[in-house]
Amino acid sequence: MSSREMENVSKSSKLDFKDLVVSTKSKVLLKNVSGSASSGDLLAVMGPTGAGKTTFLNVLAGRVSHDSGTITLNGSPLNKTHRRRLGYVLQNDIFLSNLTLWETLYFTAMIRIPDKVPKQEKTEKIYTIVNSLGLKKCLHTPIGDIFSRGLSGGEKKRANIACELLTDPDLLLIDEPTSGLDSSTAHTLMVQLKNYATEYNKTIVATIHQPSSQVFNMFSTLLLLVDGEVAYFGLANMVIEHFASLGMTCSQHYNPADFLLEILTPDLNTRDNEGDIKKTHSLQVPIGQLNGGFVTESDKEEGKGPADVPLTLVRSCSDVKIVNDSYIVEGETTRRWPTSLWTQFKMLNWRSYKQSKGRILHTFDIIQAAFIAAFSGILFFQTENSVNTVRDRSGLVMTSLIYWSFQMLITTLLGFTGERGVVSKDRSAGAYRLSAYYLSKITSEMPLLLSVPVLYNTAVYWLAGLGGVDGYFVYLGIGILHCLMIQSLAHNIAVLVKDVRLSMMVGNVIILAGLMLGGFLNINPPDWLLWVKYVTLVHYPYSATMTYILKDLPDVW
Ligand SMILES: Nc1ncnc2c1ncn2[C@@H]1O[C@H](COP(=O)(O)OP(=O)(O)OP(=O)(O)O)[C@@H](O)[C@H]1O
Repeated sequence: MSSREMENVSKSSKLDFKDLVVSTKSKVLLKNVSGSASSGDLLAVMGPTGAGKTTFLNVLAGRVSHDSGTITLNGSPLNKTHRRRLGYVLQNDIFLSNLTLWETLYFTAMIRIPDKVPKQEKTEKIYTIVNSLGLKKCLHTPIGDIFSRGLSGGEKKRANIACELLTDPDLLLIDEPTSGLDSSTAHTLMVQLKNYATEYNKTIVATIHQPSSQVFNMFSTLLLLVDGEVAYFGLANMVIEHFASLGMTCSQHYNPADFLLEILTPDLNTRDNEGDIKKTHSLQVPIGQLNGGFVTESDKEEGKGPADVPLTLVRSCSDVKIVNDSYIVEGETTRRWPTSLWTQFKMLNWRSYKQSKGRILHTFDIIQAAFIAAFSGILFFQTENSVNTVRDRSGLVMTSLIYWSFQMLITTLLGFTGERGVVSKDRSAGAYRLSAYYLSKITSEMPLLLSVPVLYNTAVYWLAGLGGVDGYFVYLGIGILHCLMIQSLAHNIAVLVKDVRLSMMVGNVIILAGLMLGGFLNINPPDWLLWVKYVTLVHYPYSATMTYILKDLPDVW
């Protein structure tokens, strides 16, 4: 990442975390984790699986609250304003699957880089980052998901990093940047991240599983966690020496990362007296007593060991020349959102339309609607307008209402579920207001959601000969209102019920109960349930449509 214009050199800063404790009801996830990272550093967090690495990053990012301990930036507690200058690349790559990589980056740039930055500068920034992360060849590839192929795992990981780099964060947290990458790509990526940290004076904290020796040698500082406890914190290039001083020697030419993980990974073959698996390590020293490391070269020369030196890094920040204070200027840091409500609404509308188009106007759904419309047309073709056909026409209207009730419910619920993770990620990054998202969701999806029902109702109305032109508009209008009611019911269910299967179940029960108690399938419900029909979503559309269709048959009434 050598392009001068790509990032701005950040002000020097020092992040300290001291005695962090995180626990759940049943388990302590982090136990007195302490350390620090200065701008320009690449702090690697290593440890066996389940050691608490992700929990630690979540705490720094403010996504998980800590029971005790402090996190400070240049001595003052890390607050929301500081966290706005923080980028967090999650372990899972959460994206909207139908957007291309370019569209994803474009959206991020437009919504997370302040409005005052010209559009051209934002797009140039995208190209610079894409080039430096080797993503140029897949710029117009859809992100994809388990149903439709798109970016590879490694490309998604780099896309995730690219999105965060766009915002030019001072502190970048990355969970497993190299997972899913081949060793050469992993090495290149780590070189890029290291250069980014040193050239632009950024602080990078990355959890990493099994780095190669070359990658390991790039780390400035190392935090080793085991079962939530610090096994080592200090300069990465002194960890081997430190463990050697404790009697654990790494052979020459052996990957230091492998050596560390081997001695720190619990030996699951050990069983206690009852025969249950016991968690033990092949360490000769309890984890708590391993804590700390040599901090600087001079400490080492002075013969200071882990117990003698405070857990601070002595990298001098004052020698870093500050070009400018990145995109954030005085006053900007206190603003809640990087962009205006209008920009948020416009961009969310754009993204939602792109994501939802393929899902809502799916070929199968169109074929299904065409088939049902054709079948209804054949069955009820030019039904005579007489008392004898009232039941037929009532059946046709009811079939349409039932069909669109379930269709709208499923389409809306699935749309919400697919986006929940992305919205939660965006909102954690402080990207936009929830109101902007909700408004844009409704306005972008409405034309898509209504287009097929409009065509369906048009075909059915004229094929079945339900009336004239005025009746057609009434029929269509009621159909549209019914779809909108179901859409808002689905929105409410989706907000209240996170589990998609449960939300479908709740929606199905509400609609079916509405059909049974709507006052036309069962006309003699128990007295105490008579009121329910007035709150069902099908009672009014059905009654209104039938009233209009049968208005010329006074005998019916
Ligand atoms: N909400 C929770 N309730 C109970 N236990 C939890 C919770 N969240 C995490 N854990 C447990 O805390 C431990 C640390 O989890 P964490 O995800 O931080 O580990 P990790 O070091 O990042 O693991 P990996 O390398 O496999 O990603 C794990 O044993 C996990 O099962």
